Amino acid sequence: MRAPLALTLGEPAGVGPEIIHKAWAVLRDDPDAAFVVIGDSRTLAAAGASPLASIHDPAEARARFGQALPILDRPAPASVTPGRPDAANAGAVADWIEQAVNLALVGDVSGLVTAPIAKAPLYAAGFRFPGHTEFIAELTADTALSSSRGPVMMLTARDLRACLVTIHVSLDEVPELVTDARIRRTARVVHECLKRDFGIARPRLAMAALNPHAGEGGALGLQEIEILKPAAEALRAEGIQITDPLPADTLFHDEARRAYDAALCMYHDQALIPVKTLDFWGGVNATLGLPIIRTSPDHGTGFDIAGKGVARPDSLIAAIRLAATMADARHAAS
Ligand SMILES: NC(=O)C1=CN([C@@H]2O[C@H](COP(=O)(O)OP(=O)(O)OC[C@H]3O[C@@H](n4cnc5c(N)ncnc54)[C@H](O)[C@@H]3O)[C@@H](O)[C@H]2O)C=CC1
Ligand SMILES: NCC(=O)COP(=O)(O)O
Repeated sequence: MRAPLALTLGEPAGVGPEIIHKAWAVLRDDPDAAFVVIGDSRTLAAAGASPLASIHDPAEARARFGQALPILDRPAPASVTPGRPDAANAGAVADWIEQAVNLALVGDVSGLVTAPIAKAPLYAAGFRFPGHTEFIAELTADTALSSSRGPVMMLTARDLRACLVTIHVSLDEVPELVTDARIRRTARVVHECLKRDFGIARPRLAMAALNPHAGEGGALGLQEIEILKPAAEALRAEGIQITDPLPADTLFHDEARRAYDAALCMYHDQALIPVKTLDFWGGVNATLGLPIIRTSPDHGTGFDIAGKGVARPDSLIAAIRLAATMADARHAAS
């Protein structure tokens, strides 16, 4: 049997602690979903988690999971008030992620699920990464990988998988970052991951255009002619099934989605708007192309509702289930 998952507490003043114990209450009878929380047990208890099982080794998590919420207790230095993030806890928030990554790298956990972090207090404390995705990529950069290396951010909702060529950058910067190398690397990572982790033997990728109407023959932008289409042709020559750039406004409706297994999107909102519109509560964010599995809910810290008891755990539950499915696929293949 494979190791349990690790679940990082995330921003302690956000909805993370509440949705974690709500998710555990739903999943506790499912051994495949067993996880251990890494974070501050007092915050989790204050959010209503009960009973908690403080453990010292992830190997204890499976046996405890049905009766209590397992936690590797790593106290936050500053007191926590829901809705009010404190930069004094930022170092601990980053440490919890780093500890979970290290456990995954040595195989003590079979994957990592992250509750949301708030980027602003982390940046205020000197955190130099746009988010988990780039931070975890850096933490795993020295670990060998037999497949193409990411990170690639993939958001899933229902039958839609949307994969980002650029992630957290200003819209101004997108055109110069949409390069042949970046498109091809993203497509290779997605293609390999769909085969290995999602059991899709011949993945079909759709490429979203950058410009309106896919550039309208060059009248509305030249990137499709000069970069996207040549990249698609080169990828097909490598044996990857991918379309030429398609107008993004007609790529995400029900019928269009049946034609592909994943869409390559050129910038953040091109991917996240369809995903969150289709299923805000069930969407999942997965990081592809790393030596470890990592998923997270598609929403953020929800400070406006933190501590009110109304946060929904659906997206976190879907993230845990996806991480478990991916971990099972890798375990079966190993
Ligand atoms: N993976 C991560 O760590 C992510 C972190 N963030 C961070 O979260 C912070 C807040 O971002 P926002 O743009 O305000 O997005 P948000 O997702 O936190 O909130 C948007 C809306 O969704 C609601 N909401 C969020 N989670 C909910 C839940 N579980 N149940 C019910 N309603 C929920 C909120 O109340 C709010 O009305 C930012 O610092 C952002 O960077 C945002 C997305 C992902
Ligand atoms: N908009 C998605 C998001 O902010 C998630 O970022 P990450 O923390 O998963 O890198």
